[in-house]
Amino acid sequence: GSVHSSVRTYVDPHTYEDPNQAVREFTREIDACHITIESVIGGGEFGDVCKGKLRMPGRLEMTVAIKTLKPGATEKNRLDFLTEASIMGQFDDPNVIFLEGVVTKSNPIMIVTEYMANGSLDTFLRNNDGKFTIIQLVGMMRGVASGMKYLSEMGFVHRDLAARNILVNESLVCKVADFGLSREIESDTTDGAYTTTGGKIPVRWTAPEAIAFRKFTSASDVWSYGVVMWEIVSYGERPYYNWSNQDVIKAVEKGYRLPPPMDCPEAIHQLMLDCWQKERSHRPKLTQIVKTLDKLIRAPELLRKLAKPRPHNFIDPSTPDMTSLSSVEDWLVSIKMDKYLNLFLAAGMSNMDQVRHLT
Ligand SMILES: CCCCn1c(-c2ccccc2C)cn2c3c(=O)[nH]c(=O)n(C)c3nc12
Repeated sequence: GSVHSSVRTYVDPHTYEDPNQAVREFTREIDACHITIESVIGGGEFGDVCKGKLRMPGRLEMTVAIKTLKPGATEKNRLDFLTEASIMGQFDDPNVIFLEGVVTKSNPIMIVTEYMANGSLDTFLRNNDGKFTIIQLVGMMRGVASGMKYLSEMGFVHRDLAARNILVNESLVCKVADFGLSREIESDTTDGAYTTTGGKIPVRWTAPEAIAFRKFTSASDVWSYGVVMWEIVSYGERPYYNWSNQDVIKAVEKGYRLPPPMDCPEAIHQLMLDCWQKERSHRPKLTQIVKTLDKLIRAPELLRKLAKPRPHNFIDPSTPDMTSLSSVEDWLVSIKMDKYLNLFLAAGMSNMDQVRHLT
């Protein structure tokens, strides 16, 4: 029989008459005198992000992160700011950032969460380029997938999954954060997709159907998850490099996909490609992604075979005819026939002149 997941369904705060009602229902009010702000660690859309201490009666003092609402913010800013807290307050998962509470009865208004000592994942990776084993990197991917699995089981679509919106704690545990843009799946639309009013879309992380038709589903979150996998293996490289958003959209539409980063296991690049299937029903579910990653972590030998780096004008002086090989390879890749490369080589077809005689 079907296994009923133990999680409750998420309630979209926007369905409340009075959004303050959602805040009261899903968050715990903290008295500002229990909070000590120590330093500013970042900046957000609504104000500073700080590090500090939280002292709750009967509990040990704990280090926290605090989002503050800048003074002079409008009532709409305040409601949008607190909506994120109403969303986070409904979640309880080891790979989703934990909400300690909010300060709404004094100024500045604050959202208080657990403190993640290693900060946002993109910055953390760029500052530690090349320092982790592939098992550690796959462990990070697994954490993000597990958090996203929990959110999708809650019927929640993130819409802005990217390494910049993932936080890392002192034990390298990755947690999904930043619920500002998100919306719940609308139950009445046919495929449970969400149509939005054309908010700013992070193109290089977003699935084609979400860009083209503004349909956001857990399957479009899976597309974004594939890009996060690519960011992790490439230690925070910018997806599609310096291409323009329009070039990204056109290339992806024509079937281009990000190449495996350096030293990327073939099994990991294949999983990325599965997440980037054009047809969203062909993409793996997050439950399946977690299982696949668990299997790879338990059998590390499966990660030994590395994906072939795509030789773009890759001239290796030691093997002079490498240039001809790469052009045969590039030709086969461009017609999606690169799986027959070794047959062409076995038949002695290592340069395009020989291939031309074939036609
Ligand atoms: C991508 C999230 C950006 C805001 N934010 C949050 C956060 C995220 C959502 C709601 C409330 C807060 C305080 C925690 N932390 C942390 C943290 O725990 N540790 C950090 O080092 N940084 C930079 C953080 N930045 C945040």
